[in-house]
Amino acid sequence: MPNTGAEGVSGDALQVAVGVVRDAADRVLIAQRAPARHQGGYWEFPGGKIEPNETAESALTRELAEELGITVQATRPLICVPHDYGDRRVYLNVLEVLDYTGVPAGLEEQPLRWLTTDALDPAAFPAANRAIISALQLPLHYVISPDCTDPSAWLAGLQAALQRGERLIQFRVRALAGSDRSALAAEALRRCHAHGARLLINGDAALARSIGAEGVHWTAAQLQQLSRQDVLAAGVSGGSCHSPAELALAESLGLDFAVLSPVAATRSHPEATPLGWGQFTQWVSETALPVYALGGMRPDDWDQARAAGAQGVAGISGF
Ligand SMILES: Nc1nc2c([nH]c(=O)n2[C@H]2C[C@H](O)[C@@H](COP(=O)(O)OP(=O)(O)OP(=O)(O)O)O2)c(=O)[nH]1
Ligand SMILES: [Mg+2]
Repeated sequence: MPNTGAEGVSGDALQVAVGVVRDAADRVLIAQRAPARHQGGYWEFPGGKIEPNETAESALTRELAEELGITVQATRPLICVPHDYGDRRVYLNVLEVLDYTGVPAGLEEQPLRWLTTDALDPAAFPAANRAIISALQLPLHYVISPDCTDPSAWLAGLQAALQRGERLIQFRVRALAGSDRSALAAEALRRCHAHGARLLINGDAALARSIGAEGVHWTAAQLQQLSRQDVLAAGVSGGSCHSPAELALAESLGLDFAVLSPVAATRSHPEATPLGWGQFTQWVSETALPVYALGGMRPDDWDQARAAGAQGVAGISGF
């Protein structure tokens, strides 16, 4: 992991290790911060400051033993969140606890609750946690549809993706227009909902609104023109980014996640210079947003993507 402990990329930000602990029903554990503490009264994911000679994982292991009485056995990075509270800058290194022994208890008298990820309300948490909650509610795969010349073949492709378990789909159809396009989007949404999947419409907030889709995927060009109001009104917002400046813009506009490309060489954009995982990791470490890796990805690259700081992988392949 590139950005833990003393190596933190955020200069003098306070490095914090934060853990997502689950129970057998897949609910996550939250604790309430005592009123007198920084961000007191809000709910948090358990964790605490990383000491100088610790990694995020060793700090989390110590903190969860102290605060909850459990022994962490295995973790996986979820997201890193730089955030400036005005009175303090923090860099949250959020790890999913994959395995632990013991039964969590509030050893510091902190109230505990177990919630499904759907029930996590950002308003109950410190502001930096909005990105953590987004990351927990987003899947490992973001499927971008191919363009459509044959609606029935296109719908068969969507159906196969949904049956494979894909839960976040981007409708990116440019070859159709007017009622043909909106009818296809409406049918795509119906099928997504039948599988508990969410549909985002590429570049077309009006179409998203008219069919009741979950949200919009904004193009990089649209991000330059958007207001925070547009983003709020859109529901779930994703955006296409190719640089640190675009990631910073997406974050300041309040998007829920970004897609950063091209990570590897792709046939669809042969002219673009691939970022490679090193550059990708560096840029992602500086944004609070969950970021999908796009460009030359295969669905089973998510493991490598996670290790590079990504939320997961996006792509058309396998659709
Ligand atoms: N543990 C945790 N800290 C969070 C979360 N979100 C968030 O903004 N923070 C901030 C609040 C604090 O400024 C900082 C954590 O520092 P802390 O002082 O609570 O750490 P600690 O557990 O080592 O506390 P202490 O022993 O010093 O009392 O990170 C979260 O979900 N969990
Ligand atoms: Mg703590």
